[in-house]
Amino acid sequence: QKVDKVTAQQFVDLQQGERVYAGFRRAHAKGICVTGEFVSNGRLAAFSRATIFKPGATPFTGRFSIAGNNPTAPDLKAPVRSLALSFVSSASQQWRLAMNTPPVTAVSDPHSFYQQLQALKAGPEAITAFFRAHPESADFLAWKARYQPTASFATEQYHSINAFYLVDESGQRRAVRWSFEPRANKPVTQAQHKDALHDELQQRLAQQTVVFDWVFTFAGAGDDENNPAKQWPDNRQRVVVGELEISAWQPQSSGHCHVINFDPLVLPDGIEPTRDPILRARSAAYAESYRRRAWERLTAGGEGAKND
Ligand code: HEM
Repeated sequence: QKVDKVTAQQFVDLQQGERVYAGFRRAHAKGICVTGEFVSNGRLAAFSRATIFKPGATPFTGRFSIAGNNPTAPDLKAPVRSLALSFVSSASQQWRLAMNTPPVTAVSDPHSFYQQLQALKAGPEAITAFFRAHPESADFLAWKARYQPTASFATEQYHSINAFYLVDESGQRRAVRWSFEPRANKPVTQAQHKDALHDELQQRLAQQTVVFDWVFTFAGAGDDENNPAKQWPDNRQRVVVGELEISAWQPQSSGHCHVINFDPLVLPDGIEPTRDPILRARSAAYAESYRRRAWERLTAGGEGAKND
């Protein structure tokens, strides 16, 4: 199927599939709410005027999740794990971030991303043919070949994938990507069951906080900030900007994260979006998914279907 300009509705129709789980996200449906604070060390304040990067702590609501449309899927079968965060520094300064375990996407435009999702649904032969036809997937495939999924949300790395601009006090912009790098290096359980990652996190948080370093990587000359499929070289400048400390969890059905749309274009002063077309497509699709699930929750699944 050739789709020249994929709409948010088409994306969400494809992602939700035949079976609609009313009231849940159409992608990354299974997750768990977390809360805690980010403690900034002040090292990014010279590059971004965002309040959150001044020295000190900012609380957040977040969500760990696994990719897919099914809110009861087996944790360890999902190819991608995710971390989303929402910071509210003041009434006018909010930041929503949604990160995944791969450092890059397989493709750099929404149309190809849509075709990749179609190929994934069609099966192994279709996806092999898709990657053969898309040489730009090389960096993603190299990551996939070396990636070893762990038995814990707390021991994974989560990446912005898309680049953004930091804007300093004088208005100067610098392109960056970021990642959250785990301090923990081994799971507290080795469970294999359906909710293994969720249970491991709950057991871990009963004993200790879960800590990640927040690391920014600056684009170098020749790095295209509008192409999320291309890995930047390892020697780029990196700045560790502070610690993300997760201290508590809540079930997603009753926790605050369930009603948040982690739209990656909700940005505070001091952070700006690049022209990466995947970023725009994400924002539109998240809004459409949010529109559907919010309506279904309001109408308890009944009338909700009529709103699709
Ligand atoms: C065109 C490409 C993409 C599309 C169409 C898409 C679509 C979606 C949709 C519809 C949702 C559910 C939103 C909601 O109801 O709140 C979602 C969730 C999510 N997406 Fe994407 N996505 C794309 C690319 C990406 C990329 C590149 C990343 C990682 C950087 C990512 C990370 C996430 C995460 C972490 C969530 C879950 C957020 C949460 O916990 O609520 N997505 N995506």
